[in-house]
Amino acid sequence: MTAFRSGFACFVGRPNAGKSTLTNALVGEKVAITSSRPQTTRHVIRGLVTTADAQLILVDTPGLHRPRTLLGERLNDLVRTTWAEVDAIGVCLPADQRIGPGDRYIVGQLAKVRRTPMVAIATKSDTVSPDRLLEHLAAIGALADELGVTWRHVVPVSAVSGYQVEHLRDLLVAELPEGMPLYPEGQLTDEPEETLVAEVIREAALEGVRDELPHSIAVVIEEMVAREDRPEDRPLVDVRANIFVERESQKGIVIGRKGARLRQIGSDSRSQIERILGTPVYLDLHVKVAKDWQRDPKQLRRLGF
Ligand SMILES: Nc1nc2c(ncn2[C@@H]2O[C@H](COP(=O)(O)OP(=O)(O)OP(=O)(O)O)[C@@H](O)[C@H]2O)c(=O)[nH]1
Repeated sequence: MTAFRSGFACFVGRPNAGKSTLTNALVGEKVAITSSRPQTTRHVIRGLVTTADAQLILVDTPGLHRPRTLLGERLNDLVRTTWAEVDAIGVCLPADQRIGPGDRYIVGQLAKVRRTPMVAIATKSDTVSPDRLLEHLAAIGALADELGVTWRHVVPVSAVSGYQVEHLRDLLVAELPEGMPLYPEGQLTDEPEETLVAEVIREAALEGVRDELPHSIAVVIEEMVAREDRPEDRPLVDVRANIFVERESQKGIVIGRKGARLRQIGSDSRSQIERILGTPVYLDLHVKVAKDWQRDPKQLRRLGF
C-alpha cells in the first residue's frame, strides 16, 4: 500500500505563461477557487487536487518583480519565503515563446532557493511542432545549467489538450511528504480556518480511542492569534483549544497516563495545523467536561453544532 501524501506546490512563470490554465486543468471540473485567507496565512489557495492517495494543494505566490523600491524587495522576500515553504515548485516556460529575460530573471531568483524541488514545465506544448518543442526542452535544460538550478524533471504539457497533465500531477505528488489530507472531503471549503484546525485536533484526539469515545469529543478553538512582538520573518500563531468530553472518565482517556496522550495529540495536530496556517504554531490544549453536551441544545450551540 502506498502512503497517503499531502502538501503544497506553486506555479511560477512570467505573465501569460499558462499558470492559471494549468491550475484549472489539474483541479479538473472544480474551478480553481481563490479563497481569501486570514492574515495569519501567507498562502492563497488556488486549487485542490485530491486523488485516492494524495492531496496536492496549489498555492499562489505574488508575482516576482524586478525590485525598484524597498516595498518591491519586501514583496520578493515574501515570494522567496513561499518558495522555500512549499513542497514543490512548477516552473512554467511556455513553448510558444523563446526563453527570454523575464524567464531568466525568475529562474535566477529560483536558484537562490536551494531545497525545494523544481519541475520545469513546457506549457502550451500543443502550439508548436515536435521539432520546435524539442528545441524548447533543450533550451530549458541549458537554462538550468546556466543559472545553477536543478530540474527534477522537464515535462511538456498542454493544459488545453490535457497532454501530460496527469503525469505532471503525479510528478508533483511524488515530492509531497507523507501525511493525511489537510482539507476535508477533497473539496476546498470556505470554512473558516478555525473549523479546519478544530477538525485536525479532533481527529488526533480520536486516534486509537475511537471505540471508547465514539462521538463524545468536540473541539472548540478559543483563540487563534498571531503573537505580537515577533520579527516579521518569524511569525508565531497561538492556538488555544478546548477538547470537550462528556464524562470525567473520558477526560482520563484523552489525557492519558501522566498526560502522555494529550501531549501526543498536541504534537500530532500541531504539525498539521502549521501546514494549514503556513506558520509555526504554539498549541495550548485543555480537556474539559461538558456533561451530556450532545443532549443539551445550549451546549451544542456553544460547541458549534
Ligand atoms: N494553446 C494553449 N493555450 C494555452 C495553454 N495554457 C494557457 N493557454 C493560453 O495562454 C494564455 C495565458 O494563460 P494563463 O493561464 O492566463 O497564464 P498565466 O500564467 O496564469 O497568466 P498571468 O495570470 O498573467 O500570470 C491564455 O490565453 C490561455 O488560454 C495551453 O496549454 N495551450
